[in-house]
Formats: sequence, C-alpha cells, structure tokens
Amino acid sequence: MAASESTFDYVVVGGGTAGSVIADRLTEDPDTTVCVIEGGPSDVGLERVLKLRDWLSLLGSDLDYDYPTVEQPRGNSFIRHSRARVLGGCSSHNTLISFRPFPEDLDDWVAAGAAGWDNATVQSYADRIKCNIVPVAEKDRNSVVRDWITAASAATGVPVIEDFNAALSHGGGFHDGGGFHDGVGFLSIAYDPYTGYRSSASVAYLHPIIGRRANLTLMVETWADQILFDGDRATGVRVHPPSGGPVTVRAEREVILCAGAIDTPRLLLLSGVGPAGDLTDVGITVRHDLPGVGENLLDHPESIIMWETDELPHNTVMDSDAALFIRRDTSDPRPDLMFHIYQIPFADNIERLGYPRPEHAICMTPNIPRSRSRGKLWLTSADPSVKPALDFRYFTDPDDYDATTIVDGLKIAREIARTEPFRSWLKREVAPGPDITTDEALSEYGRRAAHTVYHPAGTCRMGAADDPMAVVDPALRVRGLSRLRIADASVFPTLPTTNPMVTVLAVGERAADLIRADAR
Ligand SMILES: Cc1cc2nc3c(=O)[nH]c(=O)nc-3n(C[C@H](O)[C@H](O)[C@H](O)COP(=O)(O)OP(=O)(O)OC[C@H]3O[C@@H](n4cnc5c(N)ncnc54)[C@H](O)[C@@H]3O)c2cc1C
Repeated sequence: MAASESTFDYVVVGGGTAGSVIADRLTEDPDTTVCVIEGGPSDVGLERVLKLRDWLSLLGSDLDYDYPTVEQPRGNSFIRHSRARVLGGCSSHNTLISFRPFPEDLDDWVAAGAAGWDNATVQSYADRIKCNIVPVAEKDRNSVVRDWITAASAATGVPVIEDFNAALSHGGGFHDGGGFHDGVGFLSIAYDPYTGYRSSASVAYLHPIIGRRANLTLMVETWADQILFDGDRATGVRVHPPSGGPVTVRAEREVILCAGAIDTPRLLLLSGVGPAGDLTDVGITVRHDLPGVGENLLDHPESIIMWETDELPHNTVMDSDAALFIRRDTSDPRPDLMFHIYQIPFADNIERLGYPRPEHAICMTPNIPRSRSRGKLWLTSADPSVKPALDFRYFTDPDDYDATTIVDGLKIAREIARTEPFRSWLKREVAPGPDITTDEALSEYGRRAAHTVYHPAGTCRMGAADDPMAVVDPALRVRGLSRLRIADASVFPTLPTTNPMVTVLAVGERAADLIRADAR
C-alpha cells in the first residue's frame, strides 16, 4: 500500500447528520473499522457551533458552503442555501426543530417504491435516536410566544398541542400514534435545556466515542472529490486533507455517501455517475448512466410577514420556538400549511425589496409542507471546486398550488395578528404592509420575498428496481454499481410534511442496520 493510502472496512463521506449516526453504529463492533471523511472542522469545543442560540451567525460564515440558486423567474433568485461545513453537518447549524414524519409521509415513500420504509419501521428507528429531543423548557417559554399560541388557536380554531412528537409517535409509550391534523404549540428541540447547547448528531453520536474507539478514524477538514472504482465496484475515495493531497482512502467493504442532498449528487456526478448527457456536456467521462442523479430536488419554501414591536422578552431557545399547522384540504389527514414564528427581524429577503429592518420585530413564516414544484441539480463544470447549479423551480407547479398556499398563509397570519393577546404586542405591519391586500399582490410579494426552510432533499431518491429515475434501491444501494450506498436527505423520495432532521437521523439508523445485515 502506498504511503498516501489507507484502508478501512467502511468509508463514510460526510460526518454530518446521517453520517454521524452511521459512524457510531458501525463502530459499535470493535472489529469493524470506519473512516469518516468530513469537509469541515470538528465541533468539539467549538462554542459558536454548540450554543444553539447563535445559529444565525453560522449562516454565510466560514462554516457554510453557501450554495446559490439559479434565477427563479417566479420566485426569489437571491436565496442562499446554507449547508454546514462542520462535524455534525446541518445538525450543527440548524435550529434542531425535531418532528417525526407523519404516517402518511411514509405511505408516500412506500408508494414511490421505497419498500420497507413504512411508518412502523421508520418510527422504530426514530425511537432509537440518541439526540435529546424535548419540548421547549418552561424557562425558555416567553410571554410573546405564549400569547401568539393563544391567539393562533383562537383565530384559526386549531388546538394547542403540548408535544407534537407524542402525537406523531408510533408505540414507544406515546399515546396515539395517529399524528395530528392541525395545531399550534411550542416545538420539540434537540437541545440541553440546562446549557442551551445543541444535541446535534455529532454531540449525541460522535462526541462520546471520539478518542475512545480505536476503530473510528475521523479525517476532518478533508474534502472528497472522486469516488474510486474497480469496474462497477466502489473501492474508496480520493480526498484532500489539510496537509495536501490527494490521498486515497480505500474501503474493503463499502463506501457510504452521507454528504447531503447537494454534495452527494455532486460527488456522484464528478465521479461519472449520473445522466450521461449532462456529464458529457461538461466533459466528464460517463462511468454509469443514472438519469435520476440530481433530479427531484425538493424543498420547503416559505415566505415572511413582519411586524415592528417594542423590545421583546429575551428568554428563548433560538428565537423560533413555536409552530402552527393548518389543514385546508380535509381529504388528507396531514396539515398543508405550516408557520414558524421568529421573535427577531428575519429580514434579509425583504430588505432587498426595500423594506426597513426594525430594531425589534416579530415574523411569521408560512411554508409549504408538501410543495409541488420539483427542481434539479447539475454540474456546470468538471472542475470539482465549482459549485453545482441548483434550480428549485420555486412556484412553478402547474396549478399554482405553491403560491396559493403562501397567499393563504399571509392572510391567516394577519388574522392571528388581529387577535388578542398577540395583537397588543404589535406596532405596525412592516412587510408586506397594509397596502398589499389582493391575492395577486400577496402572491407577487410572497414569491419575491420567499425563502427556504433549508430542507433540500430528494436528489438521489430511493425507488423500485424498475424505476429508471431511482438512484438507490430500498436498501440504499446505488443502482447498477456495487459497494456504494447513500444515506442522507438525498434519498428521500418525497419531503416529509414537517422539518426533516429526525427523518434523516432515522435514515442513518436504518442504513446502519442495512449495512450490517449485508455484511453478515
Ligand atoms: C440553517 C438550517 C436550519 C435548519 N433547521 C432545521 C430544523 O430546525 N429542523 C429540521 O428538522 N431540519 C432543519 N434543517 C434541515 C436539516 O438540518 C437537514 O435536512 C439535515 O441535517 C441534513 O442531513 P444530511 O445528513 O443529509 O446532510 P448534512 O447534515 O448536511 O451532512 C453532510 C456532511 O457532509 C460533509 N460533506 C459534504 N460534502 C463533502 C465532501 N465532498 N467531502 C467531505 N465532506 C463532505 C459536510 O461538511 C457535512 O458535514 C435546517 C438546515 C439548515 C441549513
């Protein structure tokens, strides 16, 4: 073996949300060696990452890959997609809002060809998640959010929900397992209420084993830009550690891609795995024609409505501690409109439209839980340092369902703002402002001010063996190649109704079981 090579049983590309879970679970067996290739630094002792309340300062920082979108003719072309460059991945960056998927979300997966990913199975993996997921602690429940919950329930007629996950849980001692149709309440968050620290994937899964398991190797600040093959078999990856490179890291058993919904398809494409025409266009030799790579780019788009306030109470977990769910379509048991509330001026996208950023503000951000627009990711160059193109095709669904959802959301938000005890907190509506009233004007504003809930997914989707657009089979193996698996948000056939991190963690948990089963 050359000095620039090392060999492990498994090579995990990306020590992020799913990658942390897999690295922990596979190294429970002391005879199994795992190397995690992570593009960012370790988060151990990194206060600005570990302190959940500081999450906004990470966006656009040196710890963010910061992906732009291509022009969005019906949306906001200026959205930047934060993707974390640090151990723990986006679970080290995000707000750690934790929702189990709805049973019907997983019915959708099975219907899309993801056999075995039914509700009972996935919930049993969610039961294993090690992150400390708890409803917002009493001390963090401030009066303005309490009043918003009361007003939202009164204005919309939805119940106040004490624990969203209890309603969504299947078995495990929780009460019904049937989900909820609609409701409003404080969120469940993966955090330590005593310290305000994250309970991210890295904190929960990797910190307890770093330096303690000799069979776990972490290569941080190390970027993988090629999957190596022997014929159809993945044998390792080419990586660039801080000391220089490139270096070859070989996998005796499998290479597992956990680089996330943007970087996993990017790495496949750079390695010649993807739609043959697209690869040829940028001068990449086609190793394996897999037309689904980069297709089915999903997201939860949102928009924003903002009111100026006086100074607000300071106690909070991370300035966005509660959510509201509305169900307009009663033929589906799941909600179809979700709102986060922010007790800060979340104003980047509206400032660009000329609105002021008040010193103190409250925002509601209606989002589309099951957006109908579908996008695509592709390479514009064979140069691995060039960021891929992301076209979410926001608000392009033929029935205009997505834009209509946002318009409904803005109108419902105004009803809540007219309702006490929340109403008394508000001085004036800053954006879109009282002059924007017609559906047409609200749609125009809502789309131009649109943002992402930061949930890209679906770009290497799971599907049945006879589905030409499926990238992985239901055991997460890349179709047509061997010893290569994907486990991250890219394998989602559809986005769950709610925030996806718990589902990603459950994918990581199940992936570890599938990998171990194949090894046996
Ligand atoms: C700002 C923000 C807020 C969010 N809030 C929430 C929330 O509150 N609740 C929720 O449910 N979801 C939230 N999300 C979404 C959620 O965090 C993600 O869907 C989820 O964490 C994705 O997990 P993943 O394993 O697919 O990818 P990631 O966690 O992104 O992991 C990918 C890892 O791979 C590494 N990597 C990538 N490419 C390479 C390469 N070529 N070589 C080496 N390493 C590489 C990255 O550095 C990263 O560590 C949020 C996301 C963001 C960005």
